[in-house]
Amino acid sequence: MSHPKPTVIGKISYTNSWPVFHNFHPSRLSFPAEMVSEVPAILNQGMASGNIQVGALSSFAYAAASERLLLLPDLSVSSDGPVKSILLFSRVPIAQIASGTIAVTNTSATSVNLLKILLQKAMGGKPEYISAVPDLDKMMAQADASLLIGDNAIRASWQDQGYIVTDLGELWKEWTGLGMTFAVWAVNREAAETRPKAIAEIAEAFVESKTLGQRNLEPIIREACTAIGGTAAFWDGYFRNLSYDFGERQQEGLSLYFRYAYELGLLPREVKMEIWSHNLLTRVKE
Ligand SMILES: C=C(O[C@@H]1C=C(C(=O)O)C=C[C@H]1O)C(=O)O
Repeated sequence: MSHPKPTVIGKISYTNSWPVFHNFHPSRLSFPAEMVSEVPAILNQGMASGNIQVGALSSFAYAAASERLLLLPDLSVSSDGPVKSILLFSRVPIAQIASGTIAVTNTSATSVNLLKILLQKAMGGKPEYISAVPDLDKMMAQADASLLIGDNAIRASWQDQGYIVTDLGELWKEWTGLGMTFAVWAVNREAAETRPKAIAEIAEAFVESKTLGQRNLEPIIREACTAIGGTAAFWDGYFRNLSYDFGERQQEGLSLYFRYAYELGLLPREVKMEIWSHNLLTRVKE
C-alpha cells in the first residue's frame, strides 16, 4: 500500500503568529503532516508553488496567488492601528523621503507593498526601493530609510539609534480609518479538493489553537522573552494588541489594501477573496 504524502503546513517563524501556532501540533493530526517554520517570503514562495499546501503567509502573497489558494476562516495577523513590528526607520520624516532610497526587508511582501501604497497614494512619493537582508545598520548605510518587520523590527525598536520610527499599521489607520491584515491562513485549492478531511481538521485545529493561545498567553510570553528578549509586559501588550480574527472589520481593511495595490499595478488583477468552508466557498462581499 502506498503511503499518502504528508501535508506540508507553513508556520511564520516570527513571534507575531505564535498565539495561533503554540497549541497547534501537527503530530496530533489523524494523518501525516509536517510543518515548516520560515519567514513570510519563503512561505509565500512555497504556497505559490504548491510545495506548502496550507498555513500562514503574507496577505499580499495570498492575493498574488489567489487563483490557486483559498483563505481559511477566522485566522489572520491584523492590527487596528499601531502594530509595533512593522516599522520604517528614517533620518527624516516619512513625508520627506519622496525621492530618496528605501531599503526594505527581503522577508516581507505585505508591508513592502503597504509602504509603496502609503508613500505613493497618501504622500505622492516614489522613492527607489532596494531589497535587503534585515540588518538595520547595513540597510541605513545605503538608504535614507529602512523597513523592518517581525522580530527584526521589534529588536531594532529597542535600540535608540536616533532614527524616526514610523509604524505602518498606525499610518494606514490614520489614512484610511481601517485596520490592516498582514498575514492570512490559506490552503491550496487542489489540496482542499483532494484531501478535504485533512484540511477541515487543520482549519479546526488552528482556530482551536488560537483560542487556547489567547486564553493563556503566559507560556508564549515566556518563550518570547527567552528567544527575543524584552519584558513580559512588552510581549503581553504586543500579543493583546494584535488581532488573529478575520471578520468583517479585517476583511474591509484588506479589501481596500488589495484595491490600492491593484490600482498601483502592484497586483495584476483585482482580488476576490474566497474563504474555504467544509463544503462550499464563501465569497467575501465587496
Ligand atoms: C505583524 C507582522 O506581520 C507580518 C508581515 C508580513 C509581511 O509584511 O509580508 C507577513 C506576515 C506577518 O507575520 C510582522 O511581521 O510584524
